[in-house]
Amino acid sequence: MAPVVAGADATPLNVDEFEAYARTYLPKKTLDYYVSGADDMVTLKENRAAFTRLKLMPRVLRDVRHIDTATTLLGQPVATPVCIAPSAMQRMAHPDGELASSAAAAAQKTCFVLSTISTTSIEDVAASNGAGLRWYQLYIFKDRELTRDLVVRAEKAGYKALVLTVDTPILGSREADLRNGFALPRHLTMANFTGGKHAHRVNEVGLSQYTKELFDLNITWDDVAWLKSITSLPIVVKGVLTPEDAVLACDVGCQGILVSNHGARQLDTVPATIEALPAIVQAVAGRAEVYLDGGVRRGTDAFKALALGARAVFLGRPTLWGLAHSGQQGVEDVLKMVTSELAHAMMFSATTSIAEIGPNYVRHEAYFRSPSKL
Ligand SMILES: Cc1cc2nc3c(=O)[nH]c(=O)nc-3n(C[C@H](O)[C@H](O)[C@H](O)COP(=O)(O)O)c2cc1C
Ligand SMILES: O=C(O)C(=O)c1ccccc1
Repeated sequence: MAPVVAGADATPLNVDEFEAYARTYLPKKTLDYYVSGADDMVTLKENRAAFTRLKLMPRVLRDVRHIDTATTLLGQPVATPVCIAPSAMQRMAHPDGELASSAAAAAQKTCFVLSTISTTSIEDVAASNGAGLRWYQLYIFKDRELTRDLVVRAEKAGYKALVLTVDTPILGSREADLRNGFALPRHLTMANFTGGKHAHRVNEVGLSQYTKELFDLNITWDDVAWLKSITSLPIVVKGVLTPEDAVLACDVGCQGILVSNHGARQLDTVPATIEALPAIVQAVAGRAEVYLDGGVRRGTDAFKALALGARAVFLGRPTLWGLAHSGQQGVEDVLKMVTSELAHAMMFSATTSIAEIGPNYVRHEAYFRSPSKL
């Protein structure tokens, strides 16, 4: 008998089926840009494989009539700890781009992070997302006045935190993009940089040349202190993979740490984020909130990250697949699916609130081979 496999046009039941749809219908250059990791994509596979190596340890016989996925992020309430990571140039996936994904996040009462490299402006996203929780992802440019201007705009437009990405002095080498000569399609613009001297164009030059010309290689912890001095918004540092840097981030006053390897798009062969997480949680010791992104595709992945101390998880590619499928509706469906899978994992584990999900609910598979040694 033939195996039962959903075709790309069947209604997606999970994130992988949204991805199958996107792989069928997105133009090759766009798809390659979205799917690629750096170099040999070792870390790209690891981000998924490491979740599989963790096994769930459910408890039973407790009242599971009411499962509550609500939590707070830096004091702001959200209905689910499944949030949207910043990803660049979303109008390549769907004409509504960031407007659709930010509106989807608002409808599902979760947090949307807008990329600096967006095809919709800071202000237009604010308008479409209404009262929803929004954070702004910042890159520090050589031009510090330009950087300051972005911070001021984000603050004025009601974004509730700055997510400072620190793993991108240059762009990682994504070989498919180099082969394709990938650049932003002509009909789209870098929406935050359209006026006068701030006009940035990446329609002619590729992304790596763009970052080489404009991003600052000399960013240090002093610049994080500078950022703190020019804004009252809390700062979340994105792209930390070691406990040493997590401690420095706390010392300089960051209120959040997003454990991320940029979806395996920067330095290849770094560990999976779920494996980097525990040491960071331990080192931070409650001084900051810790979040994770990278390879989260199922509610069980989210559950494992929460069990190991993440306060929330962020989806990168999955929301792009939802966007490519059906705009705002597709992104909402992706958020709903992963959240409902998380609620199922909670029910099966007899944890009815996010706060109850602790390290006892996961074990590394190695434990089952030699339990006495672990
Ligand atoms: C197409 C694409 C564009 C991205 N653009 C940005 C960006 O502009 N700024 C940033 O901080 N991270 C960016 N990221 C990284 C994501 O924020 C996130 O770390 C990563 O996608 C999470 O992994 P996942 O895709 O496996 O969920 C991008 C990721 C992808 C896939
Ligand atoms: O593609 C990316 O992952 C990304 O973060 C980025 C950074 C600078 C310019 C364009 C995209």
